Amino acid sequence: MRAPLIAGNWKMNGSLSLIDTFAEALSGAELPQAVTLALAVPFPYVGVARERLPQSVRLAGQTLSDQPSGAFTGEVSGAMLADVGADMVLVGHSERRTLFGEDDAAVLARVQAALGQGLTPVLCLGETLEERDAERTEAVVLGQLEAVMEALDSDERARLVLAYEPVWAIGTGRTATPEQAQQVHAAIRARLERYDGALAASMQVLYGGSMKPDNAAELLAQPDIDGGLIGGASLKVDDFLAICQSAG
Ligand SMILES: O=C(CO)COP(=O)(O)O
Repeated sequence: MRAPLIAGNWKMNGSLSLIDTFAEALSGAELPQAVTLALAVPFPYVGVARERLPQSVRLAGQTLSDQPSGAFTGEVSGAMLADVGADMVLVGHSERRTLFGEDDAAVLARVQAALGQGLTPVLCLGETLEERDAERTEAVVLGQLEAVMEALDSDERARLVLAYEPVWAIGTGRTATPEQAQQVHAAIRARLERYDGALAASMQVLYGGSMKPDNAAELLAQPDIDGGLIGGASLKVDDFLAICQSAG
């Protein structure tokens, strides 16, 4: 059985004071036992979030360098993230792919860098509106998936978490319907079957894209949706906690 994972992605938002707001709310919150919470906060806040948030909350970077160290001004390595208390990292978020030019090869290199440091990569997949309208959703999403999976061995594959985030639903207020999301999640799981049935059965596949308290329960009730990757609503602690509640 796959346990639900609710991960917030603060993107380039937040502050020390927001970390404190979350620390206070999360330490007193009664959340469903089965649900794991994670927060992907901006780099400067990872260490302090680790000190202030309950240990049960997993911390994630939002990206990482594909290099271990060296003269790469502005970059942050997987080892550094692990050093300050992250155990996960988002890889291939659509904003990284479109705004920062990360192609499938760059995404794969980052997944490998994360695995090399013992971090759990959350591999993000998703199609643009144009691609959906051209009925290329599954081809695009499964192509992004295979570009990584093909290069990994079975132990490495088993360490990934996937996130399906249709680009047209990110920050737009336009959510995929539960049926639309489920269809893609089922296609992802079917493709994982080709590698190995146990992998397909155990891999967590999150949905992301305008997930909010009022649509989370319906999305999370879908058989192949194992959690959420939440942007805007993860900046409001009450909304984030409400989504966590509906995952239980
Ligand atoms: O990109 C996302 C999470 O990684 C989704 O963002 P929104 O929830 O703001 O649409």
